[in-house]
Amino acid sequence: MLHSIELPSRIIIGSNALRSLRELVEAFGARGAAAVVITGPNVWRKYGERLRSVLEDVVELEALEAREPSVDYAERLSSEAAERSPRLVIGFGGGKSVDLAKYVAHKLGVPLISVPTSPSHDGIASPFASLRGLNKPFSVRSATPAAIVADIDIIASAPLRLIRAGAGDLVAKLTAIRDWRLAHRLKGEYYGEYAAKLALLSAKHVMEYAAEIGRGSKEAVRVLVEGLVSSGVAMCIAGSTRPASGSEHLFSHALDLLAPGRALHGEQVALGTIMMMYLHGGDWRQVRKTLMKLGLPVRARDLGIDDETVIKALTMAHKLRPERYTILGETGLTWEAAERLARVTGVID
Ligand SMILES: NC(=O)C1=CN([C@@H]2O[C@H](COP(=O)(O)OP(=O)(O)OC[C@H]3O[C@@H](n4cnc5c(N)ncnc54)[C@H](OP(=O)(O)O)[C@@H]3O)[C@@H](O)[C@H]2O)C=CC1
Ligand SMILES: O=C(CO)COP(=O)(O)O
Ligand SMILES: [Zn+2]
Repeated sequence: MLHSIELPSRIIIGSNALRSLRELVEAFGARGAAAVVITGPNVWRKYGERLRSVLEDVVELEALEAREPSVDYAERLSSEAAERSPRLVIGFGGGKSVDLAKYVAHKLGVPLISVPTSPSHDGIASPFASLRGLNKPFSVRSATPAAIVADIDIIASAPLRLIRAGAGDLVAKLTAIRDWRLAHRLKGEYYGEYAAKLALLSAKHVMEYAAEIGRGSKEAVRVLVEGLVSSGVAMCIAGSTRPASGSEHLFSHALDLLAPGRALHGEQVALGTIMMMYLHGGDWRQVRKTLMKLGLPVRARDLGIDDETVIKALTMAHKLRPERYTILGETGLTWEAAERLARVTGVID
């Protein structure tokens, strides 16, 4: 069977990396053309002028507001963007802005440059977008970023909670790849060992620097961003989010349905990782300790999520993506088993 891989052609990470955008835009043949930047109001207020000055005299820049991460809104943005006939799309912001930009670039068939300003999850570097209104609580295939520009000065200025959440999304790879291997052995699902190892490496990389990342130092944020990018590359190589998303993500997606907006994606998957590692028979205590070092909550109530919601999410998680086999099996957990799991691991008390 043929396996085709599409990867970003340029990844620029470092202090003041934003200035490289000028040269990058020229390399994409966009000099003198129109470009659309999709960005949120806070980010644009804080860094819009800087972006404009970097691209001054290079492109005709039009900023469109990333208001909400929904398909309807992404469609609206696509129509607005199409009127400008842009040569490229720039996603400048957190996950919401980058996901909307992926959709718009995909729809218009133009290259996407991902310029993340927050390291809250690995979607900043993956070809998958998570948008409401698709009847799917998980991400779907969209544009692969043609390039990623990760300016560490900007990303390190994001709220600490977003930084810690990004590390949580990487720790989650510990159980995601266990689930993938299990599905391979039990169900004969395609398993890409290289992609799995790369995703695992991104988890181990941030775990080694857990305390520093938890404090949000610039050096540690760079480690985190490198991990997020390599997890994104692992998804590009696999051609799916399989190396990055297993039962711990299903738990988080269930929480999003039951208690939307309560906690961040990375915080939720981190809690899920403790519990799924227990089910896998791995060292869940070590996972818990690492999350504490990262400054991530290890109890649901610290995220404002009550016990019943946790148990319900655990019992419904297996139904959300039936084609993706995980440790939760085909029938999932009973209420009693779910309650026991959450109590034993200290997620509820
Ligand atoms: N594609 C994928 O694989 C995945 C996608 N997601 C999606 O990603 C989104 C969540 O991403 P997330 O980044 O957490 O949230 P947002 O993109 O909503 O960003 C959160 C907040 O942080 C602000 N912000 C971002 N960067 C900075 C900065 N440097 N300084 C100050 N403020 C900043 C944003 O401002 P502003 O208002 O200007 O944007 C926003 O108010 C959701 O839509 C979720 O569904 C989640 C998991 C995986
Ligand atoms: O969050 C992701 C990877 O970290 C994407 O996973 P999903 O495909 O489950 O949305
Ligand atoms: Zn994730």
